[in-house]
Amino acid sequence: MPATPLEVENLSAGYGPTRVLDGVSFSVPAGARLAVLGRNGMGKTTLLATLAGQTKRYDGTIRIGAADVTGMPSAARAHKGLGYVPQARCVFPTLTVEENLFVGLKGRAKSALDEAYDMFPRLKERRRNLGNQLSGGEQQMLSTARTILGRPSVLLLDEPLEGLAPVICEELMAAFAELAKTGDMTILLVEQRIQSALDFADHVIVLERGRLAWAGTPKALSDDQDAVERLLGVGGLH
Ligand SMILES: Nc1ncnc2c1ncn2[C@@H]1O[C@H](COP(=O)(O)OP(=O)(O)OP(=O)(O)O)[C@@H](O)[C@H]1O
Repeated sequence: MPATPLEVENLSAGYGPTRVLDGVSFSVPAGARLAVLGRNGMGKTTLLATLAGQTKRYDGTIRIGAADVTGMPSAARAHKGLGYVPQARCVFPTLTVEENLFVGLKGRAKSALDEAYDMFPRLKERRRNLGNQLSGGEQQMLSTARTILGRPSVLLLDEPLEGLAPVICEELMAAFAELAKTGDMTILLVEQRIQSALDFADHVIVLERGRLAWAGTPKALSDDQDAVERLLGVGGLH
């Protein structure tokens, strides 16, 4: 599937009676890389989970390309091209790396596994290891690769760098940049490592208490010291 644009309009959602997102609207052009930033607990994970159909939606619409996926269950959204790599790395602990990847093939030929191994050569080296024998970074690679094998047109990445050593973060970000270069995917990245997210992205939104508080380019955000301090709680970016 080629990359598709994502359009979110007036989205309000939460958990049961708890409203977290409040009237969020933004759009991401096909093939763009959007960084979703904000301090802890501002609703970033809830936004991605809502796009993936995993929260309670109160209001608003979500479109992937021409398809209005608002009322669709998660599986139907995946079918429409949405790939979701949640914060909790989803690895089957008692399956090998290769068996974990089989799950992502969804009917594609086994030879498609090479796409995953090209993206993360470490996974090829460890293909016979069990999921529970992997490091955090390898689990992240596996979780991402399994989603990529489904060839999503819009990819949601929730804090992929969380808890990982700097060298692994660099490896992952380089792989995401390569993926973005193909132009096959529109990518949304939630990240606490602000500089890594801004280096990767070409568009940025910042959430504050479930609302869209800022939108623009990475450069415009770096130049807006007031917004950086107020919304991200950091002294400055370069
Ligand atoms: N399952 C849940 N049930 C009820 N409230 C929840 C649930 N998950 C998250 N929340 C609440 O929703 C709000 C937003 O949380 P969310 O995880 O979306 O924020 P976040 O910006 O991703 O934070 P972080 O950067 O810490 O991951 C928080 O107040 C949180 O306590």
